[in-house]
Amino acid sequence: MTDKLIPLREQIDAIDAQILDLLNQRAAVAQKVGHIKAETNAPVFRPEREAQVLRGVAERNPGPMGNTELQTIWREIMSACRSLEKRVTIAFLGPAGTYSEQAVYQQFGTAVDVLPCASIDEVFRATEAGTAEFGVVPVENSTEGAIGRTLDLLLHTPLTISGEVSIAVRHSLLTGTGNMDGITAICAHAQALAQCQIWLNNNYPEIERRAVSSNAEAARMARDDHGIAAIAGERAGVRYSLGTVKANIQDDPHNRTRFAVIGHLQPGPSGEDRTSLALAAPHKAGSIYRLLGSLAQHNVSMTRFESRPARTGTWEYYFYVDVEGHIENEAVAKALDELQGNAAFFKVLGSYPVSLT
Ligand SMILES: C=C(O[C@@H]1C=C(C(=O)O)C=C[C@H]1O)C(=O)O
Repeated sequence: MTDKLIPLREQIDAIDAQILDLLNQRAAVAQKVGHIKAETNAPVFRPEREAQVLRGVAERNPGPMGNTELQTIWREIMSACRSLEKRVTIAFLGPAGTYSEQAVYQQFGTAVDVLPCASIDEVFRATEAGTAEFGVVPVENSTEGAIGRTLDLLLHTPLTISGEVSIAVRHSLLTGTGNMDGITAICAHAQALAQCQIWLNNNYPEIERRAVSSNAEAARMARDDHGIAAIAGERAGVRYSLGTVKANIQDDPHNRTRFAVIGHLQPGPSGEDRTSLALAAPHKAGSIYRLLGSLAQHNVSMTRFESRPARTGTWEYYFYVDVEGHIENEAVAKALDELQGNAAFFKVLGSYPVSLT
């Protein structure tokens, strides 16, 4: 049995030697790219290029490896190559172990420096001030809807959206012991409690539910106090050495959260892009109809339409609209030009590559 493995392992060793050599060749080229960027003061992170590389990997993949697995590997390869040019710092809604942190690594790979922030406001502040080159903030959840604070802050920030990340949100019930003996409270972020409420009503209706600042904070509390259970991702469970009472307790099995990458960078077209806008319609009959009519006339597809009170007390609303295509695409540019002329408020929040998942 072991004899049969020996030649195969020798083959793997020889292939690994080639991979190692090729990876270092790739890294050396990336370093040259880095020198040219440094001379011209050009941005190191180019999301449109990285999106093209990742799509190219899937298109050329003959198997047997799966596209998702290969893209995960390539994400890390690019992260490592990019870090040889310059290591970027990414602010996110902390603490460590949150889905926001997972979104950071899904977009940038792990060869980055992270800056956990206590609030969404702080992520914007750190990125605006340049303490971090980019920030990652939640925008919407498929069960609970928009993250209002992010939408409010996007209205007036000088930052633009340079990417989107979609994460499957899976909640587990976690405790220090791995069982529910002696548990008097279940702690989680209010959003997570809401996303698991049917399961909690069916299984632990008598236990108090307590909203805390994040699921990771709940996990930290559960580690320190064995009377507390946390709802959090398995990632937080591992970080805080908790046992899983029950995995996948979210009411919607397709529960996802979408994050925006914010920064000073405006990516060029990648071939498959989305443009996010914030609009306000004038107080006139048919004004929203006219605004959206510009998109229809130029054949620009809308993928999201969300309204949010303007908080002026006058029943005015801001509309958050996502359309397919990049702002530099002719049809999108024409439609937005026309739309801007009919809007009481108009802001392009960003044009960026469509996420892979
Ligand atoms: C090497 C480059 O820099 C970065 C690294 C990339 C890579 O490793 O493929 C791609 C884009 C950039 O984020 C580049 O711009 O081509």
